[in-house]
Amino acid sequence: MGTGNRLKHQGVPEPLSEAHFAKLKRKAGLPVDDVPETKKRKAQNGKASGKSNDKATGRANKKSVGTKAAKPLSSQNGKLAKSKSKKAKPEPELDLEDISDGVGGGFSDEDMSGLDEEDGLADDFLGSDDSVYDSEGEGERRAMFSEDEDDSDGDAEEKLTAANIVGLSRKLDKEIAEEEAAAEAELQETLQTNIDVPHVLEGGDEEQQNTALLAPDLQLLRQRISDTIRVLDDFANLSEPGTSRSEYTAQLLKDICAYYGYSEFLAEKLLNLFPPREALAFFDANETPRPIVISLGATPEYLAGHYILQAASSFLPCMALAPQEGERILDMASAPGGKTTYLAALMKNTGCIFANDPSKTRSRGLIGNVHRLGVRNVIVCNYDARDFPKVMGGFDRVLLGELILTPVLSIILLGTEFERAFLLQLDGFYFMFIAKDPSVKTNKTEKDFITIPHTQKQLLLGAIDSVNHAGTGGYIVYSTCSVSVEENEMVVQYALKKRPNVRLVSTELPFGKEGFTAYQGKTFEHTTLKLSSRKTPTDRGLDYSKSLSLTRRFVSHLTLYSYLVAVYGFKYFCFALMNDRLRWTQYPHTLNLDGFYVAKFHKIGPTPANLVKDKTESTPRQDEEVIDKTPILADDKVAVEADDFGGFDDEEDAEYIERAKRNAMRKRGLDPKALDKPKAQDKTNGDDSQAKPKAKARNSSKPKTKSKA
Ligand SMILES: C[S@@+](CC[C@H](N)C(=O)[O-])C[C@H]1O[C@@H](n2cnc3c(N)ncnc32)[C@H](O)[C@@H]1O
Repeated sequence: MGTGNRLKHQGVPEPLSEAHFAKLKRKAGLPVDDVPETKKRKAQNGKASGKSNDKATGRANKKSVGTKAAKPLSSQNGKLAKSKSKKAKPEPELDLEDISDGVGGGFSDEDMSGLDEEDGLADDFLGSDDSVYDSEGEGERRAMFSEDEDDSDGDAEEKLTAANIVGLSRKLDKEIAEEEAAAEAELQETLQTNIDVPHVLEGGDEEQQNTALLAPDLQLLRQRISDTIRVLDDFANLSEPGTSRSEYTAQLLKDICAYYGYSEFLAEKLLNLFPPREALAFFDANETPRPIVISLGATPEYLAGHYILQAASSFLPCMALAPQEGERILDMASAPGGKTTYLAALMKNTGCIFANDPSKTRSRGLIGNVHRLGVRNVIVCNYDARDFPKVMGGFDRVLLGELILTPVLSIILLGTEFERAFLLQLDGFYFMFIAKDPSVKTNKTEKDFITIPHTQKQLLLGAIDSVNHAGTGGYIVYSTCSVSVEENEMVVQYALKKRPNVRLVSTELPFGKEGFTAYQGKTFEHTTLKLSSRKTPTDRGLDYSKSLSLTRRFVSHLTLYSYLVAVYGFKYFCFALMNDRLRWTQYPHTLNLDGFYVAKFHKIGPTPANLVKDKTESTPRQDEEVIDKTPILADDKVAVEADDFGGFDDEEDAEYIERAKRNAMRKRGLDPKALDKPKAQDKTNGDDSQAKPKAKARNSSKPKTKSKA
């Protein structure tokens, strides 16, 4: 490496120190003037500290200017680095500033001598030490300048001066930027040409089929999914000639199953629910882990009943039901009691809530929550809610909350994850991570999509038949934690058909999207629309006309935990943990949220007897007999004798008792006709002739209040 190159890259070396000359002279046996030690040390320190640091920075700057593949300094200058590291001294570097200032950078004499010693160089300080710098200089030079410039090496050296180096640097930068822009443009052009009409459809040839059997390349799959969706978005322009939309859809379905690991059945269900692009976002959202939620289920305040953890999907149906103080409410599937306790709060602990759940195990959690929160207006019972109309009726309002019998679609949508989380929290977990249950992706079958909605249909009819249309309410709220049309609109549609005495009304919730009025080419019949012309006194001016669009599809925010905080044991308020994300009109894939659905019915009259007896409306269960338990009240023209206790009617009571006995027998699998037989027995042994009056006497002496039911 010539001096020019070295100058160019490292700047002008510093003048050698007096000490250095003295050393050399000593070696040569010449007389030496004493150099004060302090001065020497000062000189060394000065170079090693401030100056060399500055230079290191400058050098780095210089190397980064227009250098595409500059090697790290240490590897470029092996010997120098080695020698320096041995002495543990800062790297002596040269910088642009030094050059432009016309001040040479350089090495301390100690550095130089060290090098000399190590490399066995001649003592002659004028001797060439080029070997130290050559490789670095050449390497740098090649990296910094183009080949053309290399050819005119001499010119470059001449041209590169302290004055123009900044300019040259800029020029180099500009050239590189231009090159990069050209390369990018070329790449875009190539991409454009290649993907204008994406080739995404798999052929049927053997080779392709074999390839399909191999482990999928996820990146390619992803690309193909995106391309297919692009084609479906703009089929007229982007599809290959002679292909049909269904071919692309089939390809997309196949790829989604392979990429996300869904069964074809479930993937198809979800694909049908959304436009392709939205469906993709939905699948992606289900892959995204839900936020970590800090458990607040074991704090002293929690245990003292000052709050309960609630998901939006829990309290919105309660708000839709809008229970009034003093009313009689049925929560059909209530464990562990999130909604029940909130209903109780809304009713200010008045009236009466029948909190039903067939699971006795789960009811323990329900009872625990009821006690913990100081709820005093709840009666817990354990029935299959389909049986409820036979057990009891006359409720002002009935809530049929989400009913996850087995993990179905809703689990994928994570609607039930809150429930799981909720239970976990009750179990005292401090931290938890809401994760998905991936098995759902593959183990859901057509059967699940039939049996669950079927049960929900039966339950909804039961809910309707348990409501008193003539009381202060007459409302039924049906809600699910699912986006599945089968569990939502189709169930509602079914109930509207089977029970013309109910109509949909607004949920009065200011959020959510309208429920579907059509799905996969099928329009949901506007049964309620036909009825809306027949205004009855119980219509109360409600708007029944919009039918299924009155139902609401929602999302709940899993991080939007709401807390029902009780003050003095029972006064709640709700707040959002992350309220900046409080949005309710989208689906899970838009905000990492979960889907749910709410429909509100109003019962405008008793269920017609012929419909109640229609056994085709439910699965033939052994003791199936739907009984509308709507209470027979004064406004239904049942004579009620007034007395001191508000009116008794022994005859009516006897009728009720008789009916209850029959139902009880049916429940036990016995034939209720057996009840008629004792009469014959009476005749034979005559025992009951005495027992009966006794029972009668007992009945008449008992002060019975006329309850609402
Ligand atoms: C998701 S949980 C309900 C959560 C509750 N609504 C709350 O807010 O805390 C579903 C409940 O439905 C109950 N269930 C299942 N089948 C039922 C049926 N046929 N009748 C009534 N409840 C049922 C389950 O035992 C379960 O406790």
